[in-house]
Amino acid sequence: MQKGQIRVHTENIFPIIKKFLYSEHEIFLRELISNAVDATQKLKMLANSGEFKGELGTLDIEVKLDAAKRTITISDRGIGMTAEEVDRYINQVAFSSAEEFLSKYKGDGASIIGHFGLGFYSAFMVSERVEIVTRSYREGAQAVRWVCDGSPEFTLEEAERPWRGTDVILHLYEDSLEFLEPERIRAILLKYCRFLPVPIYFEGKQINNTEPIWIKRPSELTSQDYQKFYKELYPHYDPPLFWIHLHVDYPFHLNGVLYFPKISRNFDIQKDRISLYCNQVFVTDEVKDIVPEFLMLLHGVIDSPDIPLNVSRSYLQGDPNVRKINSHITKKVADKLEEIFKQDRKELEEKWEYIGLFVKYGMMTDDKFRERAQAFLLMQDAFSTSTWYTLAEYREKAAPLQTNQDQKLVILYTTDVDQQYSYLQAARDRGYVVVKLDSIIDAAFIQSMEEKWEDVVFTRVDADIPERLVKRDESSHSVLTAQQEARLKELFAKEVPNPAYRVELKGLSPETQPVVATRPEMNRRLKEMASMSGQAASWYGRIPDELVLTVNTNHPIYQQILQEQNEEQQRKMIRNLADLALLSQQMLSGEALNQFIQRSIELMSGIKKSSIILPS
Ligand SMILES: Nc1ncnc2c1ncn2[C@@H]1O[C@H](COP(=O)(O)OP(=O)(O)OP(=O)(O)O)[C@@H](O)[C@H]1O
Repeated sequence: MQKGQIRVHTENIFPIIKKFLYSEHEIFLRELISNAVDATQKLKMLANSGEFKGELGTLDIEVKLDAAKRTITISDRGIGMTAEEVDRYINQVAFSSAEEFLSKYKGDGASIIGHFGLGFYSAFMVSERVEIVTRSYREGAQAVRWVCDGSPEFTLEEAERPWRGTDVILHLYEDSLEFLEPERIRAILLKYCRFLPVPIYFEGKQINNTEPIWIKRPSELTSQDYQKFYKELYPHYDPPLFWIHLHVDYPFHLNGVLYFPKISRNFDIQKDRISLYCNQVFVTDEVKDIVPEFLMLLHGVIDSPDIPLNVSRSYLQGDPNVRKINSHITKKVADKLEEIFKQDRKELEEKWEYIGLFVKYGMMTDDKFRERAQAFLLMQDAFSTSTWYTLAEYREKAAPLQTNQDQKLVILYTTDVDQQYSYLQAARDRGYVVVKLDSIIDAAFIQSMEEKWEDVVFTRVDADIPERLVKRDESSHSVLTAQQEARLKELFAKEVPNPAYRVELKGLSPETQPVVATRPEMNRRLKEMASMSGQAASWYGRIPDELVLTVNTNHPIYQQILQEQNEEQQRKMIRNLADLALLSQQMLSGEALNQFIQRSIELMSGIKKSSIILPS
């Protein structure tokens, strides 16, 4: 038996390893299984090249637990090692790489993605003693046993092992006995090893899919294959809307499949749904910095051996490969959406409810994407659910009537067709094109696009009286005399005393309603944004709901009201006109609504409630 000392610079590297990445102890299993997979793949390569002529036999990897002995054993049928190789690869290579790794990242554990590189020695995070029993694939090789108890001393001796391959036996620390629980091991295996290329068995069952679809060519796959794989990854989600198969060889290697999930309208978005793999080994699902922010809403898998895994976050952001991956993925997503738009616009329209969220979010956060996406951004007509416009189409249709005095295109929108119906109708009567922008993201999207698109403004249909939705220098003419207007003003001032309601007189078309209540765009947006960002209590949140009541002096009803001799009757009519306008803005409720109903009955019947005599 050979005894020896591993050359150490820091006497006690093992306690450091044990403490290191305390929360990530479970990765020992990933590291050891990766080694077993490597050893198996190497053997396959040797067989392919003819260097290994023996029987390959089964190449499965097995993980076994022994509660009585407190051990975990990882067995492979790979190339194995001779005594000399154990000395070279385990005592020297593995050790020095572990040491180098630690010296680089000491104290910076949390910032390491993937933590690759610790390798074999991660076994000492959970084991007081590690045994390797291995036999090389070479003909007539002698099996050997290496044992190390966590001190720099090891023993290496001849052993019995009738077949080729390696067993790594971990004798667990008292405080690591959780890893004897089968459920815990199964969960770790599923997390990290689910798509490794060599069959892995645990408790008699294979736990991995050795041929995940991202390693195949798109031409070999059917849409069912993609759907099936999605189900495998996210069993609880609705089927995806569509997917993008990424396949890059230059200037970096990357394969992957990204899915557009069906996200419900209330935006219950879960980020971190894309998993990053390195040669089929799971690394992390924190893909921030690798995938553009807006695409974090996607689901799926990215596999790249070229993403630096054991470096800190800040380094990753500056890494040129990572930046290239980022823009490549953005481009691919834009390509795919454009392809659907060109080839199957109907499909895009049908799925816009979900896809619109990604597109809009992407346009707000990524300039390159916005430039591409404005060609296929869709807006639905407020009156016709089957009519959709791109920005260019909207412009073509609406520009003649909806270009304002600053030469900007006014995009008129509604957030609620039913609620804003009378305003919509009024806009339509003027020949305006109104679109529906009613998703959760639209308020922010509108704000952002107004900043980016210099020649576009968005205006909600109830933001102003129809004549002024598209601002132009046009003077209006009123049929009332100055005296009549003064009287009307006085009546409204008495009947609508709320200081947040601004009453103004304007000569509009006689067909326009007598009073139009509008909510100025800016006031409304500020309040909406305050409530969306949870700042309802802030200054913006506290500004009152501004309401403008525009009195249409050209409506014939005012001739009638001004002639009315009975002042009470006159005031009731004014009050009712104001209430009707408030009603159209859903701002009449409770006591005021009740009074309105009562007043209306009185006006219609000429009978006052107080004068009704009840039957005795
Ligand atoms: N199951 C095994 N079968 C054969 N050789 C092995 C096995 N496990 C480890 N080795 C040898 O020991 C070496 C060191 O392993 P270690 O895991 O520390 O580093 P690595 O696999 O080279 O790199 P990484 O840091 O990516 O894990 C391997 O390169 C390999 O030669």
